[in-house]
Amino acid sequence: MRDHVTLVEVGARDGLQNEAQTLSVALRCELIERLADCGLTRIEAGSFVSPKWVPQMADSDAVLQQLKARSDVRYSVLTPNLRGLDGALSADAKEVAVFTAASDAFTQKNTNCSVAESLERARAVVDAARTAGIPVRGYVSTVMGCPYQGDVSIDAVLDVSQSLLEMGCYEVSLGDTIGVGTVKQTRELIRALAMQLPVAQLAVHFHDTYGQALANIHAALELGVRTVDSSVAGLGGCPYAAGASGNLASEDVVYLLQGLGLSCGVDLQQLAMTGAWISQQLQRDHSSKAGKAIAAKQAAAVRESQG
Ligand SMILES: CC(C)(COP(=O)([O-])OP(=O)([O-])OC[C@H]1O[C@@H](n2cnc3c(N)ncnc32)[C@H](O)[C@@H]1OP(=O)([O-])[O-])[C@@H](O)C(=O)NCCC(=O)NCCSC(=O)C[C@@](C)(O)CC(=O)[O-]
Repeated sequence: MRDHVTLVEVGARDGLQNEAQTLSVALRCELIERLADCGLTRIEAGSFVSPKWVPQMADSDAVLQQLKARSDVRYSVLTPNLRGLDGALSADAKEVAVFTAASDAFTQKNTNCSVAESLERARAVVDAARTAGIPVRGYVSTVMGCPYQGDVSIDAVLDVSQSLLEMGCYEVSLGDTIGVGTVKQTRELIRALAMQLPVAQLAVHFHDTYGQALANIHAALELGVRTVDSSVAGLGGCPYAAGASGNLASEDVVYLLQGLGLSCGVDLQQLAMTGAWISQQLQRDHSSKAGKAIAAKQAAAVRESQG
């Protein structure tokens, strides 16, 4: 349906993996359940990576096992290698994601291997996951620029995206990892990819470091993209880029979609309350403009009703 946009909520994974404070399994589950209650149908719940590298995502197996099964919600987890996939399957994961980048320098820092090696690892994971009947999403980081290498060519993004789709990923999420992309770049990238790949298999994943993510998402929507990643309250950042912000806040994306007359099935009021709640738990500033405005309005209404 062209008027429907699917949101992939990454706050409990991309967001929390970059927060200074590591949340307990109980709080991570509560966040995910609250997000599902808001109407989000695709939610990243954790990752099966080395806890030495990303301690915030340790015990993702316990998170998956403690979540209520819901027929209308797909929970996904990141699996960088076969060991990660084994862990995810043992925890009864129903969907996994592999990840690489369009830049060797970034891939080396992120996963200790080259892009080519990361694609080999991804292929092994995709083959085994598909044998187990599990769908796999693919991520490409640094599509608009790399913190180490600088510029990243559209051809490099195309090559990696093509490889992920050819090996069997059902969708590729294009990550502006350090939030440097602009509308012009977004248009050029999506136009070029859409000439070679089905646009229905492309998702966008914008971090908001330079405040361009909302404009970039709008540009991608205008070119037919209908899957958007976002993070409640704008949780997160990027450990490999000083000053990088988290993904654009889900509340801001929902407000944008409502204004455009595009449906996403998410209750914005409830999402704003969830964003305010998790920001309080993490004792961090709420990064969503729409979320803050709605929460302030809700608080004023409560004060008024109490006389
Ligand atoms: C990928 C590895 C594991 C390779 O790490 P490595 O050092 O190359 O691999 P290794 O096989 O030599 O293993 C090193 C250690 O990790 C362990 N290990 C090995 N595999 C696993 C596993 N699956 N689960 C748990 N532990 C594992 C392994 O047992 C060993 O433990 P040690 O002997 O030191 O005690 C490592 O580099 C790693 O965990 N990196 C973390 C990557 C990560 O999580 N990055 C963030 C997610 S990607 C992202 O955020 C971008 C995205 C998707 O959001 C899009 C965007 O915004 O751009």
